[in-house]
Amino acid sequence: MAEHHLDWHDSVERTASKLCPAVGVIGAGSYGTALAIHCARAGHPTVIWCRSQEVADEINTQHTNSRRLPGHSCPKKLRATTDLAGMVRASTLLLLAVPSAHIASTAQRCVEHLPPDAVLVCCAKGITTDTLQTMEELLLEVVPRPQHCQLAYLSGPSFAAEVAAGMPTGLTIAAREESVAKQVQRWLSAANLRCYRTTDVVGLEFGGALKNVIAIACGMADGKGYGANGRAMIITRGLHEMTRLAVAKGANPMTLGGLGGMGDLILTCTGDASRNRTLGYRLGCGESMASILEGMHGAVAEGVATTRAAKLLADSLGLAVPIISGLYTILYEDADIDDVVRGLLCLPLTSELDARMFSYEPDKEASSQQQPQQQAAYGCGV
Ligand SMILES: NC(=O)c1ccc[n+]([C@@H]2O[C@H](COP(=O)([O-])OP(=O)(O)OC[C@H]3O[C@@H](n4cnc5c(N)ncnc54)[C@H](O)[C@@H]3O)[C@@H](O)[C@H]2O)c1
Ligand SMILES: O=P(O)(O)OC[C@H](O)CO
Repeated sequence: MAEHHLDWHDSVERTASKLCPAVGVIGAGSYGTALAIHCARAGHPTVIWCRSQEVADEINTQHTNSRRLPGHSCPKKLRATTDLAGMVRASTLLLLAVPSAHIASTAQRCVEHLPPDAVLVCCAKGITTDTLQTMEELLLEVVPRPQHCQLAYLSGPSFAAEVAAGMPTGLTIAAREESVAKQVQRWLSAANLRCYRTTDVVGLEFGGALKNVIAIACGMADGKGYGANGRAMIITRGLHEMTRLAVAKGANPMTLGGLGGMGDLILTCTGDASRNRTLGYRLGCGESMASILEGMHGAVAEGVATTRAAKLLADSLGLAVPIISGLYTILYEDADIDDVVRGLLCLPLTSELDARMFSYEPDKEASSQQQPQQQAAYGCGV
């Protein structure tokens, strides 16, 4: 991919105060590598932690990460290490960019080395499958109390390859403390990458996690050849389900209309570079999950596990999320895609405008109007 990064002097005036003293990127998957390239290019002294010595050596000597980010080169000043503790101790801004399944164990390894004034920014998009926790809920258990206000979350529409290529990108940073979000926003923003900020951590996290689920459904519909109308319906009604779940957990519904919600949903549902969309597409074409995962060589499609977590969470909250529940039956109960779609299309007819997008209300009444087999498959009609 060609490099498109804009000159710093074009539109963003770089001052010493916007430079972070030391950035540590935890994880050398495609996203961690792309963020490290971005930070190094922005002028921050940047180190990336790799689990494998081989990957660290390649970044330090060849200035590439050919396995996770083929076709891109890293700035020569980007340094890679396998010494996690040493890197964490020396960092002011830490970007935690491992898949959500490894966030808790990786954060645990960092905790005793975290400088008191460091900000730890979680960049993963997922919900845990066992405890149904967001990354914030996980990290609040792992990171000791005095450091709580130093946690932040990064999300938004951003394919790693485009970030690495310096293409124009918009992201959102969330932190409970606005001052923390503001500091991270200033550090990460650049001529080609514009960060917004919010204190709605829950909304940002649910947007990032749930868009992967809807992207699998969208890809599947495209693989099946259901057409552009069907894709638009899945994106729009998928956003409705995402919003209801997020609101039930305390989010501001407007956040789901932002970069971390609708923005990332559009990107992931329509961009062919999406691993979640591609996985769904290939399932829709009839390929088996095992064969698709094997071909991904360890790259993560978070939406598979998140589909299960979101379905269980919706059940526990008494919420009907028909698209998510329908996808769950396909991925986990071997349901037939056409049967699920037929079931979705004949759910009870409802009004499109739904006050339940703005305040949490379980769907008990609606479920009593439904056919038993529909209730079993999808919950109630929405
Ligand atoms: N790739 C993107 O375009 C992109 C964009 C935005 C957000 N994200 C999010 O970033 C997170 C990381 O995804 P990615 O795309 O960088 O990963 P990836 O698919 O490129 O690679 C997975 C990585 O997980 C690492 N890993 C495996 N087991 C591990 C363990 N036990 N501990 C720590 N790391 C382990 C592997 O070394 C590998 O580098 C995900 O939550 C993803 O949704 C990715
Ligand atoms: O490739 P995906 O589907 O994991 O999506 C990557 C990012 O989350 C897009 O913002």
